[in-house]
Amino acid sequence: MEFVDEKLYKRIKNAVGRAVADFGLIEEGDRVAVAVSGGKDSYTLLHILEELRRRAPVKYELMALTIDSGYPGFRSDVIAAHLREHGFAHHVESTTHYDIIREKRRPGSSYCSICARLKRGALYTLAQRFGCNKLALGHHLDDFVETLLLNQFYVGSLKAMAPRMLADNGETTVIRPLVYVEEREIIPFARGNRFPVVCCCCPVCGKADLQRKRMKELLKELEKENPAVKRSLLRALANVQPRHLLDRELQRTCAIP
Ligand SMILES: Nc1ncnc2c1ncn2[C@@H]1O[C@H](COP(=O)(O)OP(=O)(O)OP(=O)(O)O)[C@@H](O)[C@H]1O
Repeated sequence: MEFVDEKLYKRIKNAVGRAVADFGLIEEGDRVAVAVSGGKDSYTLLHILEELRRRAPVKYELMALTIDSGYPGFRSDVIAAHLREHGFAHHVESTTHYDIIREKRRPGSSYCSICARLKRGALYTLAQRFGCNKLALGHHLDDFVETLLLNQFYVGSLKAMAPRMLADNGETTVIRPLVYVEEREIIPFARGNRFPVVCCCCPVCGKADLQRKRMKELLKELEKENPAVKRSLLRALANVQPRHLLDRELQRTCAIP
């Protein structure tokens, strides 16, 4: 595909290529399922992985998977038409997640976390069904650092997200190739290339998780003084100093005297 803004395209492609190399995200013979929600991030991920695939010395296959959670108005047909136009293999799985959430959700529990858990389970099952050993998700750099802050501020845990991780099913490796790409690069890329973004149509769509919103605001504020603040947080995740932490298990495993 021809992308508008060649410079931006190359920057994103190079960042994805670097992540693939740094974490060994894609290997010879992989069948990679790309989870495409119809949002800007996963469209970007799929298109960039396809461009890399065409140029890569290693051979791998791609297919796109979409979960229709059953929210009225979700336009999986728009996603399917775009992917068909660009020649991607694609499967849409219709589920009854909306009904399950309405029945099972306890008052006060987070809508998004139940929905995400159900979707993730369905994606693992589908990846296996289609013979895909990898599942690529569209989380980007901002997601990593916001999650890092959220876990520190509200959970009391020093963790972000894994760029590569074996799923609970023991079969599927989850990969996040957009780890080095900032959301502010994805927004103009998706817009400029007219990716047909569709809303998930869930009852809380757009009313993003308030705590995550707070983290976004905090980072924006900090960026006024230090524009590289998010990059610095990401670097911190790759530069852990166990001696200067309080985790006793970690001290034992690192044999710190
Ligand atoms: N309905 C879905 N079908 C397939 N994959 C999904 C679906 N919803 C989410 N995903 C996958 O999980 C990732 C993270 O989901 P999240 O809901 O946080 O979306 P997001 O950050 O808004 O990204 P996007 O712009 O791709 O929707 C998505 O980028 C996508 O890879």
